Amino acid sequence: MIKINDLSVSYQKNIALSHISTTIDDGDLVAIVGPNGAGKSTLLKSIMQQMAAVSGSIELGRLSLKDIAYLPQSNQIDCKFPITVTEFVSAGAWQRCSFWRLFSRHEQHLLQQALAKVDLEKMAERQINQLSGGQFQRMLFARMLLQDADILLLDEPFGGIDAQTTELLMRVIQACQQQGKTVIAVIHDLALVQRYFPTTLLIATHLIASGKTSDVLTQQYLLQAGYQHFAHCAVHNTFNNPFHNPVHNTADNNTNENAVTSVSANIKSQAS
Ligand SMILES: Nc1ncnc2c1ncn2[C@@H]1O[C@H](COP(=O)(O)OP(=O)(O)OP(=O)(O)O)[C@@H](O)[C@H]1O
Repeated sequence: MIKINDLSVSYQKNIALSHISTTIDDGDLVAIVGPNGAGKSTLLKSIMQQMAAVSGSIELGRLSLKDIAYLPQSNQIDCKFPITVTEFVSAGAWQRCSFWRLFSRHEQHLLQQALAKVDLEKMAERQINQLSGGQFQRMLFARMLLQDADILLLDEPFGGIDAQTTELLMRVIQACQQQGKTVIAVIHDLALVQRYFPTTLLIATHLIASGKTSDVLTQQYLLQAGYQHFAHCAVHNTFNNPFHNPVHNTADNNTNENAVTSVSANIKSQAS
């Protein structure tokens, strides 16, 4: 269990997180949601101990930092470094293998498995600066899979990638959760959140709501968070991709989808 106790974090005088308290259960699949500047990345960085708390604390229970795999936003990664996909992904095994030692046959096997899961086997020898955005993101996932950590922290893992790659990576995430890993992801696409994430943490510097996604993604909490972007999407019905569309999807009509659909309907009725 990850326990966040009254956490406040700031950049000099700029308060990024204020008095956040919540718990994340082992094996949960959690979306962190909030508008730009809400403190989502700061929260992940705080769990990674990359940011010092002004006050409060984060407890990892029986786990420690070495049990966490952190996937930062891809624009924060130097993709000009002259290495191949295989070399980049191999770094995921650093805790098990010495830097200078050759990979064991077992590690080679795990590496191939990780590449296969994200459909990158054919690109194994390509330089990383020759990858498209979606291929680069798949490579980051392969490295994370090889690390085999208990907790996965993903910062906007689907930023700028197409629906097909998003679907592939979402299945990878679900498989990780089924293996018992805890997955915490910053997600901007609320349709994706309500469809795939059972638990949501909604923040806007403060904690707005946390818990079951259908209880958190309500009109009241979203407006409280200042979620203008979501309101805009709902009013203009831009959730029109079949993969991302909760409103038009009748085949998979679960309670989470009903919650966002009703928010969408409420906002629409206010606008008309
Ligand atoms: N290095 C920094 N120095 C000063 N302020 C910062 C720094 N990084 C972030 N901030 C500020 O801290 C607040 C939280 O930033 P953070 O990146 O955590 O938000 P976010 O919710 O991840 O935003 P986004 O959705 O835009 O990625 C913002 O007001 C931001 O401007």
